Amino acid sequence: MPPSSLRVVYAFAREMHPKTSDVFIQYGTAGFRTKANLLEHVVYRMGLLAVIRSRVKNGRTIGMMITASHNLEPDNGVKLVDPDGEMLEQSWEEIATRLANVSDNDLESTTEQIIKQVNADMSLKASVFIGMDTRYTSPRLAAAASNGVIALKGTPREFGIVTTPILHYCVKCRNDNTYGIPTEEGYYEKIVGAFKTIRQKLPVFGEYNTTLYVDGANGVGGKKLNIIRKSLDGELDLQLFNLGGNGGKLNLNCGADFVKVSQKQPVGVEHVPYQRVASLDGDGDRLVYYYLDDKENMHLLDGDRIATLLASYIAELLKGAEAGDLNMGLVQTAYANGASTRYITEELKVPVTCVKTGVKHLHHAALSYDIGVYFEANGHGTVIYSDKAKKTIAKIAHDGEPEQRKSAQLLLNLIDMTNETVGDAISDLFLVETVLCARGLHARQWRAAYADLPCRQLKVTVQDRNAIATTDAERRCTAPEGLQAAVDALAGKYASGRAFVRPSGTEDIVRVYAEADSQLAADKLAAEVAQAVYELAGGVGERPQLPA
Ligand SMILES: CC(=O)N[C@H]1[C@@H](OP(=O)(O)O)O[C@H](CO)[C@@H](O)[C@@H]1O
Ligand SMILES: [Mg+2]
Repeated sequence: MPPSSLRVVYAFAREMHPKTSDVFIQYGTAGFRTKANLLEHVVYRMGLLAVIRSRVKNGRTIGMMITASHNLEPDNGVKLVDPDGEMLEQSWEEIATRLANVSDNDLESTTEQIIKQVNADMSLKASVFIGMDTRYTSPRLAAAASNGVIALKGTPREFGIVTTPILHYCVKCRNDNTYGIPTEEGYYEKIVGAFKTIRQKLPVFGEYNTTLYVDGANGVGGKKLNIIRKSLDGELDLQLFNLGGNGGKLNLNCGADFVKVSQKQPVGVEHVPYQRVASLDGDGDRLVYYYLDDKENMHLLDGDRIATLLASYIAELLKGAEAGDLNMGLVQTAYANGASTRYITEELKVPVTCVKTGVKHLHHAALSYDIGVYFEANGHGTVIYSDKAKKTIAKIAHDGEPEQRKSAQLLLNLIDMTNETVGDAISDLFLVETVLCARGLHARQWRAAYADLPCRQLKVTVQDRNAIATTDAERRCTAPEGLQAAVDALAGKYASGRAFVRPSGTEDIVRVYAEADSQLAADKLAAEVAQAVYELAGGVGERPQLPA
């Protein structure tokens, strides 16, 4: 593109989407995320970058999702999706950060440097799919994204309000038409179609009950389930709560993150003892389950539980199909409950890898298995199947003995029901419901597989969270000096004590995690570690308190 036309672009940027703040912003665990009013220029610039990325990828489609997921309503964010539906390649995160932070005056020269650095052929076509969540600031930001795309002569296509995983799915399909149709309807056909097919093969039996309550976090996931619900013909009776009406606020005291971290029931959901409830997050990529017993005690079934449920069922089907040469592995982070890791390795005999927080790390590690199951404890995850796995299973489904064929065909349906591009609450919900139905399980029986170690998560505000450096998949910290020794000494005081600290990539805080053999011990250990962080890493505001 000739420089003169680029110059028009930068003049436009200054006028329409000027940089209004000097606060440094970083492409973190899940893209840029901060107060929505600080983001317009960032999103516009990411529109520019998406076009450059599309051209580097020979004109393949790139995705842009406007969302701040589980954060509260005033926040928003943007993340880029690569052509196969996966997260933006990590080496580009630094480029994105640079472009987001330069002054309006330097935007022109920086963009040109980047085009040169990544060797983008600016004469190629470029295509960008844009999706957004339900935040009231999202339409304005989506418009800024489109303006950025148009500015560099790319073609934006706006999908309106969609879940993050629907956008990932559409990007993947647009670039690989064997995966499906790149529309919201195409997505429903694939996921819900596979669920219905499998339901015809698996009659309801045992303790499984087709009624499922859903906490939609007042976000987009519940709205989409409301569309799906009507086509379910009784295979699953979805009772939906927190759909965003009646003054319900996005993620406020509800949704998957609230349920997981507070271990409390969300507001807005009718309480029926022992009724299983699926809780989604604000952009529909996380899922946890829970039920309350007759004393209103909360029983949580988190991402670790979903991972073990899916992995054990897939292992059973692989055995039935006699697909013995396919290996399966499970990927977790340091937040996985220690009891789940023990159960997976000792009982399920499935190998486990531990990686850094953020699905991009889990996804990457899962690729090394023929079948990789990955979940963060907070309920973000999926299953990915290699080409070898898909071919082997398809061959058995076609040529195997009758019993082998049955298992292999069920596996093919499961693969179809899975959104392999990224963790997806809707797809995961149908997978979980399938396994519970296939095994005739009540949520109580699902939970009985192993007993979680009591755990606690806390947040500490510090002057500069990047003063904390970590190693060993974030399980140990190397700075500031003395902090790891303090954490070790504190954890050593408690039976089954384990604790770690790391800077959040999505909020300006340090996260503390602790587990121990009782809830009180886990609460105390977490609070003591939080105090150590406060003292050694420059805490600000109120000093963390020990539990009463
Ligand atoms: C402990 C925790 O749940 N951390 C979350 C959270 O990241 P942080 O870097 O911890 O803020 O948001 C990420 C994006 O949704 C998610 O991938 C991750 O698991
Ligand atoms: Mg999310």
